[in-house]
Amino acid sequence: MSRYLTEPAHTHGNVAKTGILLINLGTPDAPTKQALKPYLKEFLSDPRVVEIPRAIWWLILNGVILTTRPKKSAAKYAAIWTSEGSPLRFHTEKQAKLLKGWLGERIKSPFVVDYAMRYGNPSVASAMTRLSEQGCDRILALPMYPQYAASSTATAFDAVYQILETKRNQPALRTVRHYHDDPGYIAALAANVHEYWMRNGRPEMLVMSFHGVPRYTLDKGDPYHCECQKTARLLAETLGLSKTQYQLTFQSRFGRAEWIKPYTAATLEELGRAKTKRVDVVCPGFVADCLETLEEIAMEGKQTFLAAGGGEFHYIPALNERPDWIAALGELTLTNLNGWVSPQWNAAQVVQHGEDCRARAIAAGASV
Ligand SMILES: C=CC1=C(C)c2cc3[nH]c(cc4nc(cc5[nH]c(cc1n2)c(C)c5CCC(=O)O)C(CCC(=O)O)=C4C)c(C)c3C=C
Ligand SMILES: [Fe+2]
Ligand SMILES: [Fe+2]
Repeated sequence: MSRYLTEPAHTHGNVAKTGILLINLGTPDAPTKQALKPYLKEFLSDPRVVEIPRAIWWLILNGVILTTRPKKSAAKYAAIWTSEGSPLRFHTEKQAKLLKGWLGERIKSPFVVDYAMRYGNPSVASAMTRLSEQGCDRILALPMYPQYAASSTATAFDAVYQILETKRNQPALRTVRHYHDDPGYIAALAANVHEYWMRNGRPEMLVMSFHGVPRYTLDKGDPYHCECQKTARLLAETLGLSKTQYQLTFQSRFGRAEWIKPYTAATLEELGRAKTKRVDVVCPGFVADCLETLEEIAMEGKQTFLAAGGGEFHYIPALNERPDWIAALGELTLTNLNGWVSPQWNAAQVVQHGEDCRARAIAAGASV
């Protein structure tokens, strides 16, 4: 049997169609131990996420982590689950719909916007199939991670490449590697914080908390650390903050290895012990609220800060469906679609292949 899929019969005269695929990390189907186990297994079996030798990791993952973590993680997910399901999933779905609307007002060339989760559902494979079935012969893969990390961005691309490896009739592919310093993204982040402060007043300290990664990834050349630093600096500059008014920290440490520092939890504890009157936390690396922001920061982080003696704690929500963020995402998409889409209907895109069709029919044995 061929390792390459049989494709629908090639037809002539098709208009090029662009598929824009938003990819986020993933989420379980339900906040239960049963749903967490396969989700965590898929996630933590990815060698981009845990780089220790496979045989050793297989024993730790199956012998320890998957016997204890699903229950603990399910309880955390249950605390943030909504009637619409997982916040990460529904925000990503809404972002995709809004992006479609934004682009629809600006381009006339055929396009489709869809979204996928790197782990769990809707999978990258299912989204690629949907795009293919709709005739997309050009794909833009856009991870919902402004800062590039091998454990988030590269593995999202790997999932797309794995699908393409099976295809006989491959679409053209473009990838958006990062947008950590994109002016529209930074402006939306700053406006989000600024509006929050207009409504609620200012804190003594703004903590900008990014998802962490193992320290060895920085030593091995992953640019993630630098990209977080740059986002934080640009956000602080746009807000007019001095270096004493904000701190950059890294959250969500997993496992025993050292991760990039300073850790968010340790910083919140120190700020609490120092009797800081008010701390606001914003998570610029998460463009949608999720477990890591709503539970780890807004609940656990708050508890850590208050228990250590801190005053007031505020979590500033992620960009989610903010119109300025959707516009920034739209501009970013248009830039990366350069030459693929047009604001006008372009008659030249409709190519008549009469002669080619005739040649194909002759090759197939017809007497034309
Ligand atoms: C923002 C980008 C992300 C990077 C980089 C990243 C690296 C990374 N994550 C883990 C382990 C876990 N992360 C978990 C949840 C989670 N991680 C991100 C984003 C990044 N992770 C998001 C958006 C989420 C939330 C998902 C949701 O459903 O809301 C989890 C699962 C939850 C739990 O059981 O705690 C784990 C585990 C590692 C090891 C890693 C880098 C090596
Ligand atoms: Fe993570
Ligand atoms: Fe750096």
